Amino acid sequence: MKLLILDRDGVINYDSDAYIKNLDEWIPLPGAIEAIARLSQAGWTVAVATNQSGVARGYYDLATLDAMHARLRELVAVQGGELGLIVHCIHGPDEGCACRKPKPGMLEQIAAYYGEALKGVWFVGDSSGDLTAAKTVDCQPVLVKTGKGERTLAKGLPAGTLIFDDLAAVADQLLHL
Ligand SMILES: O=P(O)(O)OC[C@@H](O)[C@H]1O[C@@H](OP(=O)(O)O)[C@@H](O)[C@@H](O)[C@@H]1O
Ligand SMILES: [Mg+2]
Ligand SMILES: [Zn+2]
Repeated sequence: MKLLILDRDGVINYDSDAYIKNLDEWIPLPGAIEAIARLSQAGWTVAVATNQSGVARGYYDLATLDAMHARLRELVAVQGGELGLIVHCIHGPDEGCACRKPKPGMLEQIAAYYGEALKGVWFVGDSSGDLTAAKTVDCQPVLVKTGKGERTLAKGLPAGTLIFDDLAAVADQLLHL
């Protein structure tokens, strides 16, 4: 299976240090929806692993989060693609859950869902926690410079991290364009 796993905020949609708190604030990054559609049309399964501590913090509820993900799916479908499994961690940083990145729990959930091994699977993120989660389970860490990516780059990256300008460039690489 051609499996690709994406972080959400800062990779698929604009991120904000004030969190993405409602549907109006959830705005796709240029080329991101089309990138997912292009990949899925080429036989890739595109899944999402996203930290959403804003739920635990009381900034938005699960229904709002689900509405954002319904919108994401709808936009990809309009472009002729299909988005795969979306896994979220709605816990706060102090709850000690197994799913919050940099822990790899969400990546392992996705792998189990599809019955796939994680070794070498590209995990595309904008934050150091994304890259750490990837390394922990032998995924290929991939940084995009959108969202917090430039800040993450400035802090230094795990060995072997691939770097792209944005998700569209990741798709071009995987589609050998
Ligand atoms: O990039 P993904 O994982 O899709 O989602 C990140 C968001 O959940 C939020 O994660 C927060 O980190 P804390 O959860 O407060 O440490 C902050 O970085 C926010 O700016 C950001 O919007
Ligand atoms: Mg992110
Ligand atoms: Zn969690």
